[in-house]
Amino acid sequence: MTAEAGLPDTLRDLPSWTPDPVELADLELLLTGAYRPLTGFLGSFDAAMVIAGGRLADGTPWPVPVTLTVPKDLTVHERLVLQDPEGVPLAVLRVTETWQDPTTSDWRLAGPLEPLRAPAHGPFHRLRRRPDEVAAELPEGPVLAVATREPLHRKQLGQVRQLADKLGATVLVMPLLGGDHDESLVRALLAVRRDLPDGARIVPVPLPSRPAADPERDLRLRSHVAAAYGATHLMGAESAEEGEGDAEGAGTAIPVARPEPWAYDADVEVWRPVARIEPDHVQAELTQAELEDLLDRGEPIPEWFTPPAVAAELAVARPPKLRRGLTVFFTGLSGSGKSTVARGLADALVERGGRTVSLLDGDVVRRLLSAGLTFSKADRDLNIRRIGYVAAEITRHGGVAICAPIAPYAATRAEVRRMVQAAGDFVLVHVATPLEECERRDRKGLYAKARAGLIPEFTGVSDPYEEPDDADLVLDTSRLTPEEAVGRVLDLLVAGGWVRPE
Ligand SMILES: Nc1ncnc2c1ncn2[C@@H]1O[C@H](COP(=O)(O)OS(=O)(=O)O)[C@@H](OP(=O)(O)O)[C@H]1O
Ligand SMILES: Nc1ncnc2c1ncn2[C@@H]1O[C@H](COP(=O)(O)OP(=O)(O)O)[C@@H](O)[C@H]1O
Repeated sequence: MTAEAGLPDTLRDLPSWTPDPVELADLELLLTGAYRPLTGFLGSFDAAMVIAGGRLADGTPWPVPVTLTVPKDLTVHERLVLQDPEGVPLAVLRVTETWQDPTTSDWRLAGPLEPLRAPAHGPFHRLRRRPDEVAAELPEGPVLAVATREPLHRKQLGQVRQLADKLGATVLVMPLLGGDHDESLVRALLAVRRDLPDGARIVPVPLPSRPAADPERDLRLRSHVAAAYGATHLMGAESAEEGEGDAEGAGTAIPVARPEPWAYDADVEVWRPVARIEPDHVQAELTQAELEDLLDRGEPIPEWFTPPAVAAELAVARPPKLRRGLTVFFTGLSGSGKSTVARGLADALVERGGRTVSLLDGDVVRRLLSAGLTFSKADRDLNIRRIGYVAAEITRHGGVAICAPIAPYAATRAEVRRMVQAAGDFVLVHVATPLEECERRDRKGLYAKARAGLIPEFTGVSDPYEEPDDADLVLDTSRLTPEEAVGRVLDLLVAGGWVRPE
């Protein structure tokens, strides 16, 4: 659907813009009233006051700057249609202030929003409800919100039951969407419904973690949103002191109830408050690192730690490395040996079996996916982004993508790394063959032409190559045979757990 489809005639000529994922989540929460008293994106004064002191200019407590960044050419309009990633119009922003962020120099627009239609993008949309609807359906009395970006394991389930019991509260679980595995998170929480107190509700809320916000501000934001959904208490982190429990959060919209520490009692094989366990029998829960290690190796997650249905969802979000999607991204000068090693690696992986492999070679991509692009910086970046997009999709589906473009710019390589890592794993191989050797090889006669000035902007001769400082492996093929070079990459993949040793 285009931005125009379904728009009233009066709005057809307005420019449209798709905000980034955090801004889109903010937009949804602004439109549904979850961010009340906010009704639109903040102006410069409010944003500065919020950053400095956690309050809007009128003194109302507000924890994080809710702002909208746009390209400079959109700052000349009075109204702007904000649309979802598929181009569906969601709201009209009436611009009351155009301002430039003093730290980032980004252009921002502030102003109230006029809703066009309820956002309908993202998984589990049918469970996403308006805060006023949810609040209206909750029974009278205390409501304990559990606003989480992580599944609840047996320990947290016990803590939720204990706190809810103590407060006499209905439980409102709010999976906070905006991570890389939202569906798994929601499914893992739906799977423990039976372990939650009777009448517990599960309502996903789009609230991605904000890169710049500290944990205390994040807690305050969660408390504002939870309050809008009708919660009277927000479950906080476990209190450090045994028996401390129930501390109030500073500056939160509703009190933060902190559970007392729990552990697994290895003697009677149940989770319970540490205070009730003989010290000799206290067994801590798995650390995040231990859990990730088990998942990476495809080992079962112990049942004492989490219910099997949650374990299954953890494995969906983080499959064993032998089955997890992987992108091996080669970068280096023309003639450095990228294609030769990439092809050798693809063959070796196919010979070993068990993996589907797609080779996105520089030359081949240029003939198909990126046909028509030049070697200007903008076109090279677009070429690399296209390769990254395809590699990320292959990775998302558990395949191995092997890419072999020059990819001369560090920032663009970093962008690809981010795209791929949202879907699986990423390995960067710098084929660091010295320029002199690449030039000596000059398989295609291009260096000679570049030196003669016949090819402008030739990488390494008349165009930049930014050496990576984040490579997982560096290969100098002037000192290796192609077989040895392929062997080095395979060794790395075996050591990393992505490929079975032979
Ligand atoms: N100006 C200029 N600079 C660099 N390379 C050039 C240029 N013009 C053509 N070629 C040929 O194009 C291949 C590089 O394409 P890439 O898509 O890998 O380049 S980039 O990543 O977009 O910079 C590269 O192939 P490889 O030798 O396989 O790297 C060259 O053969
Ligand atoms: N160890 C090695 N690894 C890869 N290529 C090598 C090696 N030693 C020599 N070469 C030769 O160098 C050339 C590299 O070309 P190619 O793989 O197309 O590089 P690129 O894709 O980086 O342009 C080939 O002719 C290849 O035979």
